[in-house]
Amino acid sequence: MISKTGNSNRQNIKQAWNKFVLSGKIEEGIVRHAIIESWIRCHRSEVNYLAGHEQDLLSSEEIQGLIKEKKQLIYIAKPIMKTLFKCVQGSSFIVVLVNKDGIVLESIGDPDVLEMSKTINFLPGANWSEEYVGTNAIGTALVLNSPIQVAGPEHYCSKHHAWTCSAAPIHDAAGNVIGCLDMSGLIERNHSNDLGMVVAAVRAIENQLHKQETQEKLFAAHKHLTTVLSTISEGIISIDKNAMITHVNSALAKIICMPPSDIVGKDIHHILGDCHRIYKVLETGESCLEEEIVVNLPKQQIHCTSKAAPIKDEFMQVVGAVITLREIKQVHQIVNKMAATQARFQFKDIIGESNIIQEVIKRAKIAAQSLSTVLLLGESGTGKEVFAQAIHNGSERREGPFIAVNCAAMPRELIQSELFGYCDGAFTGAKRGGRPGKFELADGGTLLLDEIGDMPLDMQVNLLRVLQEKTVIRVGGDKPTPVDVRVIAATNKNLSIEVEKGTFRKDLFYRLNVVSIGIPPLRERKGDISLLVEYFLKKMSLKLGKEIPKIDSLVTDILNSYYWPGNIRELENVLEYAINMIDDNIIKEESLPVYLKKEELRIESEDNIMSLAVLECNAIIKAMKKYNGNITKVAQALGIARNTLYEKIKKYQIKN
Ligand SMILES: Nc1ncnc2c1ncn2[C@@H]1O[C@H](COP(=O)(O)OP(=O)(O)OP(=O)(O)O)[C@@H](O)[C@H]1O
Repeated sequence: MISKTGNSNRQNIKQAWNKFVLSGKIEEGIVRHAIIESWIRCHRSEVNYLAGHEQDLLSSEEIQGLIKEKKQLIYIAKPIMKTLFKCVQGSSFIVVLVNKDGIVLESIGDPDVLEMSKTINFLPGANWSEEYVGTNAIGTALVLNSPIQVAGPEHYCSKHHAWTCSAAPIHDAAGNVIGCLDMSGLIERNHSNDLGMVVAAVRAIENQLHKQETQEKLFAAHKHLTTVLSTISEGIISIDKNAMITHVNSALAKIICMPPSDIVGKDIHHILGDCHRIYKVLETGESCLEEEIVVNLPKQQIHCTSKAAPIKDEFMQVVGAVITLREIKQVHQIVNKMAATQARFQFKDIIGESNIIQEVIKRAKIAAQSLSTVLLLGESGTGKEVFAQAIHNGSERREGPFIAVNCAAMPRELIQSELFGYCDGAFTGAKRGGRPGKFELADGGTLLLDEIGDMPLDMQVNLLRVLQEKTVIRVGGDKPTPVDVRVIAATNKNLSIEVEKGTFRKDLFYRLNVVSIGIPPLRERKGDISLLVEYFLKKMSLKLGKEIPKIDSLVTDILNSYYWPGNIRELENVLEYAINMIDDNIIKEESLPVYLKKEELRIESEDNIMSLAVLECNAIIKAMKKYNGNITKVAQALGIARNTLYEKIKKYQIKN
């Protein structure tokens, strides 16, 4: 800070000023260094020492423009200027706020001084920079970026010699000069406290400004955070160290069907019930792992996964926690995507123009609209799963999960837990926290129970219970969880016969057989073979990056006359085999698997009397398909020894 000028040497300073403005010479040791330097700058800038630059005031529009620009500064500075002025009121003072260029924005003063200030253009819109009006507290403080008092003849312009001014620059939080505050009065008054008062006022203005900037930054950060939180599909709850809810995102409000205003301010246990895990997070400062919980709300129960992480301050003290909740339905959609069981097929993807398949599609479309259980009947490879997917996608549940379970492929001892899930500690090796079963995973969507005819008898009763009660009880648990699942069952067995044999429960059969749809075997819709061939060849060529191959007419005949025990899946396999065999992009007879080349093996129809060899070969092929090439099972089914079966497979060149 530059020191104040005493009154005693004012005469000497006046003389020094005279000498400087007339001759440019400096009287050593009389005038403060900062003032001399300012005079030199003014001299170089050719400031008129008698009058200062003749200055035009800015127009009122221009002033309004500047005021608008510095709205925030003025808003904060004005009350402080008033307080400052009150301290000197009645002593002929004026308090002035200027922008960083020295242009007066606001002034408050005693009426007599305000009147006098007009004579020196000390008014809003006037430029009080050094280069305009010479050395003065405002202009010089702005050049020096430091508070300064300029008294009487220290002013470069003689017109200002009757005044003493004290000014200090105002900075923003980054340290940039954004303006200057000045207090001026006639020289004969006591000015010993002026500069200190101005500096204090400027500090107050700066503090307010910084506080406001911090508040704005905090507000922007808060806005940013709440916007981010609102886009997250997981429910998020933040709590303070006393477990009081301080914030929830919109997803949370949606999950628990309550407006945020009903949640914020409550203790977390009002929402989540048993919260010992969360209290532990607050106590220990350690996150807890994801766990399944049931949130009991007044009108419903919500099944969620939840985890919690502590919030710590800069001293690593726990000040709260963030809890995330995800509805199991949502988790299932993710699991579902990961498990790639998403239903891909729609009715429009089902290839086939024959009347018979079109009739089936029509029935399936009607079934899709209903809520009933659907039973799909058809030989292996006819497209039962394709139809199940199309029904799901054609129903109102299309946004929900589609889960397919092959009842024949599941180990007997796992069926129960796979379908209904299990609780924590249900059996040795059970996953911590338990695991939902396929029914829970399919909640809100469709569950395909494929090969239902192979479900063990003792399991069938449990399935019936779930279908009737629409709740599942996990293995090791006793609490029923409601599930909203549309079941589609599929089988290649004749369930009526299985019921008669006593291997399938009658009551379950009736429960499943509400809407049954028979999918015809390929040999009953041979008209669709060419369409299917075209579709598969195109699909495979695209996948292999090859040209779509042409088909020899003999091959077309063979494909059209074959019995197709493995249906569409077999046709698909045959074409894949062929496409890999060709080298000139034409599928010829030799590109087909050996068993198809045998003319006599292909023909089996009502009108044809077939040789026993043909019947035998077809029976073996069928059995091989059915039992996935399991020689023991095929031999058993055909009632022949395994060795005999091997011989016949060799004889007819049947591929597995
Ligand atoms: N109409 C169709 N259009 C296109 N591809 C089909 C069609 N029907 C079936 N497919 C294809 O045929 C194959 C067998 O279909 P899918 O698995 O649905 O038969 P499935 O009757 O469920 O067989 P399984 O009883 O052995 O489980 C699949 O690769 C499927 O993509």
